[in-house]
Amino acid sequence: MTAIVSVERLDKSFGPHAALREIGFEIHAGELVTLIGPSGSGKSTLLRHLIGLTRADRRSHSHVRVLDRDVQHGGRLLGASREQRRRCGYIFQQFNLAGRLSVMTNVLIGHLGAMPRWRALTGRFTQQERDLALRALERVGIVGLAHQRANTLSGGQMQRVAIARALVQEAEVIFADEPIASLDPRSAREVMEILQRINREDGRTIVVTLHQVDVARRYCRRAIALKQGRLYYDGPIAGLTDVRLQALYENAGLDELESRQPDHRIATPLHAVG
Ligand SMILES: Nc1ncnc2c1ncn2[C@@H]1O[C@H](COP(=O)(O)OP(=O)(O)OP(=O)(O)O)[C@@H](O)[C@H]1O
Repeated sequence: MTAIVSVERLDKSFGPHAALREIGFEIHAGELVTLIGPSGSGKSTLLRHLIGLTRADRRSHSHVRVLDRDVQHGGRLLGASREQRRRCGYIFQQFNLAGRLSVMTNVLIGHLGAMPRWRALTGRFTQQERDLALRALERVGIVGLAHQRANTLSGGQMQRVAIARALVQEAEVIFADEPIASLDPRSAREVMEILQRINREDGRTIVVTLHQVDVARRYCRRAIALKQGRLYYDGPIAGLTDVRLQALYENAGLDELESRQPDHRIATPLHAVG
């Protein structure tokens, strides 16, 4: 099976604090994998290593590969080619849209990497490219907002624009860092449903960090769980039993346990994740 993401012996420290220790795993084509764990366990730091925004410790033997190319090796970042960047899509909690531009233009920005350089510089798009963007907006259910400015949208709508942009980009792997953290429960559900659908229908590989265990259980088949910077669990989401989850979150504060409740009410930690 093709490894889309491969991580070996990843160590990362911030000063004296060990944020990641000896992390290793592979993610294969077509998987929808969630990175979960308590606040501060290293989920976002790990994701940032995968996308080349953070480098591992210099003296480590760490190795990160994405789509058959080295992202970093031994703490040295290796610059991604234009082609490599085109093949990876990113969705962040804070949407990362150009607020003053229209929804349509934001989506078309996803296509820049596939355009001839001279035309990308002029920012002129063909009718065919516009149709591609409209089809992507249709798939995420907001084609009616194509000509609205991005900064007038709700959080859920903005996240759909970010997904449509990744679709137009024809990204083979999508990295999503807490894509639903700022959304209300209904929008969060809708965004996760869209991610699940494009994973199932297009076979795109998706790696998503999540705070809510119930959401991870509903939409993801595999979980990679971190605890205090170490790999705590890697396997089918069904294998993350209540007992394992309780151990994973056992030092978590009340706020965090509450946020893991589907409806934000807390009973006991065990029920909170059941
Ligand atoms: N730039 C940084 N400088 C110093 N420490 C950092 C930096 N980034 C992360 N850390 C520390 O590394 C650890 C892991 O942080 P990270 O944000 O990856 O955790 P997380 O699991 O994503 O948390 P959350 O769920 O709260 O977002 C934390 O202790 C955090 O304080």
